Amino acid sequence: MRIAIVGAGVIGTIFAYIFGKVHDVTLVEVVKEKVDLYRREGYTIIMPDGKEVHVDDVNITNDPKEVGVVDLVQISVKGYATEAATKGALPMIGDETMVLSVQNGLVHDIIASVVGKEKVIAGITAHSGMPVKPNVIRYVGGYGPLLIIGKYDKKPNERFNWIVEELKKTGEEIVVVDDIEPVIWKKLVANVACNPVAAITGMTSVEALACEDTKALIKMLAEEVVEVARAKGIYFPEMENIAEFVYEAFAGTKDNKVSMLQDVENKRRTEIDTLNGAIVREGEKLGVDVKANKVITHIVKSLEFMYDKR
Ligand SMILES: NC(=O)C1=CN([C@@H]2O[C@H](COP(=O)(O)OP(=O)(O)OC[C@H]3O[C@@H](n4cnc5c(N)ncnc54)[C@H](OP(=O)(O)O)[C@@H]3O)[C@@H](O)[C@H]2O)C=CC1
Ligand SMILES: CC(C)(CO)C(=O)C(=O)O
Repeated sequence: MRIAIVGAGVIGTIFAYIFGKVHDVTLVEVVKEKVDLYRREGYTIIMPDGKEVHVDDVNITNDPKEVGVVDLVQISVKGYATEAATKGALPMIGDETMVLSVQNGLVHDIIASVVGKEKVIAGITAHSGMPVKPNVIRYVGGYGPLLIIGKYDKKPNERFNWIVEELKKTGEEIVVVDDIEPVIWKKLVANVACNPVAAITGMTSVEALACEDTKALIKMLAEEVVEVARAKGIYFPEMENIAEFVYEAFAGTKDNKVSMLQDVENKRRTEIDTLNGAIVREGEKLGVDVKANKVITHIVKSLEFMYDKR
């Protein structure tokens, strides 16, 4: 199967390595220096057991037209770049192409608005990693399947089934569900409740969960997500005791820094718009009180505003 992965970042590179064992994979990256670096030196993945795998001879380009139409495009950029990345990918998307995303946050409607809902394979990954150097990535590993996915329009067809079978040839655990929304929202609630709290306090989960005030803030954010989910008709059992669920999810990150804290510390734009910002937009549309998420969105955006001013 021919696959193009847009965004040669942490997840894009890890997935290129995994899919590339079986399939013909091309990375598409906007940053020209990164394309040159990957072409010149390849990339290294530090595997969960500490072994280093080096990949030379990387298929990577900044020109999607060079790639042509593929079977599967994976959008693997930060939430705020989703629309630009999907529009940029259009030369690789033909009648039969499907578009996969395991990005965090509410991004699948953005992708669907560009390519059509019937082409979108939405989902999450339980795998993660972090950058070490521009072409060295630490693959933290998986706390569950590589992919939990579903056809976003809930209408699986032969093409979708074929792509799933091809992906399974990697030997990775790939779970297919009929309705992907609850899966996305279950991960979303953890990211929305924990990431900005870590980002503004500088706390790891160990520190945050030792503080009753921080836990109260996490709970408020999570409860608003649940109200929005209910208003949208989305249900997953953990909604019944959401605070306990998000505390446990956060505890799972141990003393690692969540991505939004890493972003703020490195003065990088955060994913606040497709996480808490998206909850605010959805909540306001549906008449749900989302004040806590609105306040924390303003705080994180204020931090971003100050990046180049100090
Ligand atoms: N890292 C992780 O462990 C996990 C991440 N995720 C999610 O996956 C998504 C990607 O995260 P991650 O891999 O960490 O992010 P990274 O920032 O490491 O990678 C994104 C890459 O895409 C590039 N990019 C930006 N815009 C475009 C574009 N239009 N076309 C091509 N490339 C582009 C970026 O360049 P530049 O840096 O110049 O912007 C960067 O190299 C996020 O939604 C994240 O929340 C989900 C699970 C785990
Ligand atoms: C699951 C978790 C917390 C992993 O670090 C994450 O998604 C993030 O950091 O944004």
